[in-house]
Amino acid sequence: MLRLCSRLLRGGAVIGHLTSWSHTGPSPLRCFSVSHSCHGHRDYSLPNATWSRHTQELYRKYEELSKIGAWRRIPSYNSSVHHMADAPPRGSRVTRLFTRNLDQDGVGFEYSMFYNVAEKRMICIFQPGDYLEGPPGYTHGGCIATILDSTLGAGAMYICGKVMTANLNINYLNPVPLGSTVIVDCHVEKVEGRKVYTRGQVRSHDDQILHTEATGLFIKLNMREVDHSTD
Ligand SMILES: CCCCCCCCCCCCCCCC(=O)SCCNC(=O)CCNC(=O)[C@H](O)C(C)(C)COP(=O)(O)OP(=O)(O)OC[C@H]1O[C@@H](n2cnc3c(N)ncnc32)[C@H](O)[C@@H]1OP(=O)(O)O
Repeated sequence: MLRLCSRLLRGGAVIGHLTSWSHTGPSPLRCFSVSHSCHGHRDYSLPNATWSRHTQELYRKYEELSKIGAWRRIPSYNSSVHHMADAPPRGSRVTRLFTRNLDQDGVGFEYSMFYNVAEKRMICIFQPGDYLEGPPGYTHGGCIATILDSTLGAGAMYICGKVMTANLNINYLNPVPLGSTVIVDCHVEKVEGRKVYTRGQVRSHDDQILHTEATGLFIKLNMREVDHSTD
């Protein structure tokens, strides 16, 4: 998965598509905002029956904000290659994004991301399912790290194109109950050369509890790098 991700990122297939959205206006949104699928693949960022009332309410809030132009929903497929407009056949090898690797709704990572260009901000409405348990009844810290890394990284990608995580620092302040709804609120703080500094929080759906704080350093991949890895 890592090699695939790295190759995709270095190859520009995924991020070229993403950056073209951020720099050239709405055209790629034809692909990103289709109601339920892109290239025939399911868009997991759309609500399903396992979403709680709080998760649905937050989703609707950002969906409404999207209608007036400030935010855009980020489609989510269960394989990296499905994010590509002209994905080449991948042969018989089946890969899955770590956050979309379960076949049952509601038990793993349920989430939907929205991006605000002007604020360089990516938010993720996240509902951790029962298979993400760490301490009894609470979400595993590694899962919280994963959703933070994904949200911070997605925000960095929209600003800077191809990036990989170099450093992730997390302070776990309050445990996240399984089945609860939290908002992962991330932004790009500054860009220095190839280094993209990001910061984020995980808060309860009503903003009353600060669960987690994080910073992430992402490195823009060197365009001259050639990945000689093979499958
Ligand atoms: C958008 C919607 C979604 C759709 C999307 C579709 C799906 C698409 C998959 C996405 C899924 C998400 C996934 C999450 C993100 C991962 O999980 S990424 C996976 C985890 N990360 C890794 O495996 C990275 C492993 N590390 C590396 O490959 C290399 O170390 C790096 C990060 C590419 C950097 O290597 P490099 O290009 O050789 O850069 P290098 O010259 O060493 O350093 C450049 C600069 O950064 C600094 N630096 C490098 N590392 C560090 C560090 N750890 N600490 C501090 N400074 C550092 C250097 O000091 C240097 O600074 P300057 O000298 O320029 O001031």
